[in-house]
Amino acid sequence: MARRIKFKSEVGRLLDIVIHSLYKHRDIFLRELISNSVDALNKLKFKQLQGEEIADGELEHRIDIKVDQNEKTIEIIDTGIGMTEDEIIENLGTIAHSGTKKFLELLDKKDNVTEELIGQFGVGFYSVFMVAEKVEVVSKSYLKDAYPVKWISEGKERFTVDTVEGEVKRGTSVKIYLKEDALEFLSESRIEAIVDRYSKFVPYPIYLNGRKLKQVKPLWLENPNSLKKEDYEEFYKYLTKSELKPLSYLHIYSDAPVDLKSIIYIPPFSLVKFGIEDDTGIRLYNRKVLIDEKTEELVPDYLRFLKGVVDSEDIQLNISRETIQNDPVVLRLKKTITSKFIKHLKDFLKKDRANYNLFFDEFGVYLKEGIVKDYPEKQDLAELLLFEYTDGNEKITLSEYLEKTDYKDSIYYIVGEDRKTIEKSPYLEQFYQKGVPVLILTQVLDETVIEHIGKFKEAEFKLITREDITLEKGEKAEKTIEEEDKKFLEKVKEILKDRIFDAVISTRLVKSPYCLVSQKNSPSSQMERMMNALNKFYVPSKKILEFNPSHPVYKNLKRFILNSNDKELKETLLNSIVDAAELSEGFLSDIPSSVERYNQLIERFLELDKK
Ligand SMILES: Nc1ncnc2c1ncn2[C@@H]1O[C@H](COP(=O)(O)OP(=O)(O)OP(=O)(O)O)[C@@H](O)[C@H]1O
Repeated sequence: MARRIKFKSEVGRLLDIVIHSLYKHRDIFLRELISNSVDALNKLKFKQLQGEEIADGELEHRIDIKVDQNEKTIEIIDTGIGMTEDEIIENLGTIAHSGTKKFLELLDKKDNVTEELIGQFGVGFYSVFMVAEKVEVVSKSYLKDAYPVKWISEGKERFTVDTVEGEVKRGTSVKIYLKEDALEFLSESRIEAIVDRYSKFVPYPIYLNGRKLKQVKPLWLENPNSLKKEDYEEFYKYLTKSELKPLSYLHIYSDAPVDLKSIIYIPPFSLVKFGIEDDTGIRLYNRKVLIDEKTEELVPDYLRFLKGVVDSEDIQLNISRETIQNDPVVLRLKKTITSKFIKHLKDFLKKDRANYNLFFDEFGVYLKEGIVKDYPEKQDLAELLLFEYTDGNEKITLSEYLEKTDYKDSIYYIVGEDRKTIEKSPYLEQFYQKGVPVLILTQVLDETVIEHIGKFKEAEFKLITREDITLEKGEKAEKTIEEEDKKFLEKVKEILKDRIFDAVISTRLVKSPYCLVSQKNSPSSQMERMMNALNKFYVPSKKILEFNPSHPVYKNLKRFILNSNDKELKETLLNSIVDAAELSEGFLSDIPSSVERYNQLIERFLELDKK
């Protein structure tokens, strides 16, 4: 007896979107149906290899497309795993697929949603209603005692499920009664072109009205020397069901020490950035048998943005989610893939800098994560990082930095919120004067990354806002301090004891009269502010106030501090100096008090003028 069942409300919504032409290309419906057939055949093959009992075991694994001009129908038939009555109601009546749910969420967000991004999802089976007036699905499960079922829908509120009379073999057929405006799909050459475009890598034969269509061998099993860039790009589109091109790819083709045939792709952008989990990852095969659709264990966590296929005949077919993580073959594959991929990135960096820059902008943060999490290959990852620096607008690697400096044992860096403020800061004066480049870090994470790298090729990282950073060598690095200077510095320290840790004579300043520097080993001011924001009990360490002894302000200030009896003015003046030094770092710790001090100074100046 036929049953009429209502679609779940979310399906209703999806159908509405699909029917009102979500896609630019309506022909995508065929890709989606063939892809479902491939999934069904993959699942069946897997069950067979595991020795399960299968109905109609002798059937060839294949996909048939039948076009009927009189009926105005297209039928897609597979000999896959099939569906039972319960399964067909569940699978075609609700949105089980998490990717499709995410797709709906994405539509809710609206901003940033581009046609391309939508294309990344594929709304699966329901896309058939872009071209169908009515759809009839007949399916028979692989289970021995399953009976065939028929599902019919016109893409409206309800669908019908019924049993089928007569003999039906295992698998699924989807019959589409085309809409009047979609009759173009009755053309065989059109269908052939669509299969060629979207489905030529399908690992099962596809027949069109009984004629076998031309297909391509799984690309990863081909010798890389026989393949062109376009082949890899086509395969990427097939894998990701998108129209995008990868940023880069790597083909690994080796038999020993472990059998490994793999194509790994760097996608053009990160879906995660849009708050969406990516459904395509790395597929695991054993001699073309799909074992897992998205295997996270084949690359370290920080390379989770990669896509592609890995095929190895050393993998056990009965490997499960639980055992995969500690499987010795998987671990060996992971090690090989990781080291080959890192080598690939080094080549990518050397040979195609423009695209590498794009890669780094998009995925550099993942490499940094690998360093911060102390993966064994972190020194290799460090070689792949790009940094902004003072002498140019393009970003450079740490090796390139070392080539540009005469101080080979040090990699100088400065941390700040924006490049403009940093470039004008007093800490850089001596570096500009001596032509020594300094890395500019504008992301808080970068400072942590540097700490985790530790040393790079014998060079130490030096934060230039810390004390004792001088480019002077030998005698010049020694500060000659007269008795009078000592007295002045003592006085300054006494007056500012709540705000500074020490007051000293500087060897780093060229043009500026003074600056604040951090104590040895303490984090940058940016890092301290972040720590303070996260934990209000974190007390930032006090700074050291450095004076430039050859600046005219210094001599006059010294005279005034040592000789004047105006205690209040001395306090206001010195505190304002600290305020100004803070400002040149791009930050003021206590805005109301400093404004008050500036106003006091203005008042005093105007009084002087009156006299
Ligand atoms: N030819 C088929 N054979 C067996 N089961 C099928 C077939 N077509 C669809 N299904 C079942 O219906 C479900 C829903 O299909 P649908 O195409 O909407 O989503 P999906 O294939 O899971 O995801 P997507 O196509 O978005 O990757 C499938 O997961 C599958 O269980």
